[in-house]
Amino acid sequence: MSQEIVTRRITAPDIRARKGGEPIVSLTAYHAHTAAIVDRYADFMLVGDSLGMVMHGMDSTVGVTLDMMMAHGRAVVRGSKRALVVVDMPFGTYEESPSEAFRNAARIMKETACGAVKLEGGARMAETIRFLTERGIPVMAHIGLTPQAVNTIGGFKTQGRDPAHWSVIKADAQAVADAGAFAVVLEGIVEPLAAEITREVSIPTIGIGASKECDGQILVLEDMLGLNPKPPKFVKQYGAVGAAIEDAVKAYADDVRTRTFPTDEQIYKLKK
Ligand SMILES: Nc1nc(=O)c2c([nH]1)NC[C@@H]1CN(c3ccc(C(=O)N[C@@H](CCC(=O)O)C(=O)O)cc3)CN21
Ligand SMILES: CC(C)C(=O)C(=O)O
Ligand SMILES: [Mg+2]
Repeated sequence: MSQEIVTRRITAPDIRARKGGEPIVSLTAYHAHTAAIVDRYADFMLVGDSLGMVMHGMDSTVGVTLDMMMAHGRAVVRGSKRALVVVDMPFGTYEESPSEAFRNAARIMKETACGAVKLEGGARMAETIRFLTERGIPVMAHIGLTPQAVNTIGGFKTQGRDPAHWSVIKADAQAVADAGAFAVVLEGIVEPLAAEITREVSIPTIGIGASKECDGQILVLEDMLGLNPKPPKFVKQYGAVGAAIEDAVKAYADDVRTRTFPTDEQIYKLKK
């Protein structure tokens, strides 16, 4: 009898069950080959709408479309087998009504085969989070610095620097947890606030620029790899991939110009 090792995908309930346990590891992934690497180490991968800025050169995430998210979502699902894949709902596809949010989230799930969606907003999105989760769509919430609101906030600004604003952000965290979100991203908030929220809510908090007090961490892959020439302050550099690409491209250009590439090893020969 042959023994087959079945690797089952990590699910949204698996992530939820990690509250208060071993830290949850996550990174963004936007394409198949990088997803295959991240898949071996991360608990979940986010196909984030930051892909509009990272992959497509946009100034913000506001212009990202559902088709862009689904194209990259399919690539990441195809390139991975173990980690949960979460796809960001882009600006304008979920805010108007719970039913419109459901229609677009269902399209994302059906057309990418991802395991969950993420949307930005706290108390104001609670009704929508409940509507989706009650109908079979796991939702990750995202509060604090919500980049899709860049035009009303007036920039990518750290939240909760003034403790007078903490109660609103705490209420957002409580509201998304009560509504059924399986986890919540805390972005760009001060450490003591992240610590209090993590202590108070029943679901895992995933921090980005929100200190080590969270139940897990996420970073944009290209930022931590050293591909982004101007990364936010909360990014730690784990690689120098930008410099590695530059060295390789320069060496190739030199080889072509000096006719050093291709050599006999890289060419096709006539049949004998
Ligand atoms: N490549 C990339 N990485 C990200 O983390 C990311 C994106 N893109 N796009 C969507 C949002 C936007 N994000 C950002 C972008 C810039 C700052 C930033 O420059 N922050 C200032 C702090 C501002 C303050 O102190 O209030 C910094 O100096 O880090 C923060 C978050 C996070 N997300
Ligand atoms: C920064 C993470 C949390 C995100 O939402 C994104 O990459 O779009
Ligand atoms: Mg996002």
